[in-house]
Amino acid sequence: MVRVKVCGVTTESDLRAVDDAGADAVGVISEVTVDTPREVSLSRASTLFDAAPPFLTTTLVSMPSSATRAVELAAAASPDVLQLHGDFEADEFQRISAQTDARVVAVVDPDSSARARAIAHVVDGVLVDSVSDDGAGGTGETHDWAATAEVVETLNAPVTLAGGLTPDNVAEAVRTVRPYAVDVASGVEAEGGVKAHDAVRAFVRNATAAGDALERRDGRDEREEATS
Ligand SMILES: O=C(O)c1ccccc1N[C@@H]1O[C@H](COP(=O)(O)O)[C@@H](O)[C@H]1O
Repeated sequence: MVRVKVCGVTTESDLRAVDDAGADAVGVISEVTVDTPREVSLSRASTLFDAAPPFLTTTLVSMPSSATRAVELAAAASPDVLQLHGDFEADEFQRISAQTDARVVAVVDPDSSARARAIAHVVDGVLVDSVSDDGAGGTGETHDWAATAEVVETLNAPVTLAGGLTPDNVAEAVRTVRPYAVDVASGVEAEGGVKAHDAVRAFVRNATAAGDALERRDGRDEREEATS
């Protein structure tokens, strides 16, 4: 099974479309250091989270300037999950986790498996994204999925794959990386900050079908091994 997060939602109607499509999580972007059409104010993020139905996991995606600010953001918007881009150290993640009710997901660069290993034990999950030089996501670019597959295999933490995913490439990404979850922002947009609802549905459908097919194949392999 693979979970699906759709990120960069800015309106209630897009949030409903994400939920209707069967996604597991929705991401709202606030307080980032890059210019992106997907950013909303913190109070708007909070309003969108209030509009989310009970079983859709809400995620605040941010690039706070400090651990203290990260805690303030979580307190202000009350997301289920806080996705943090930036160079926080393990002790800072520990402090953030201790001071917020939100689960904390750390974003790591695909080239930094050492960082992923250094922080995995103090966060609730790791998200590997094709980040820009300043650590921001939303690049629309894929990265070396084989390297991320190795992170998934060796890290004792849920690993989410992000970066340049689309309805067309997500099945291949799931088969190659076998992540805990996939995450998409620009790949399901009609225009900057506006989701294309048919693309959101296709993304969720294709990711889920690929995850389910892998599970069936694993089950078959296990049965064959047991009877051989
Ligand atoms: O989407 C953005 O503009 C963004 C800006 C700053 C930090 C994170 C951002 N988005 C995150 O990046 C992933 C991947 O984006 P994409 O699918 O490659 O466009 C996205 O899901 C967000 O988690």
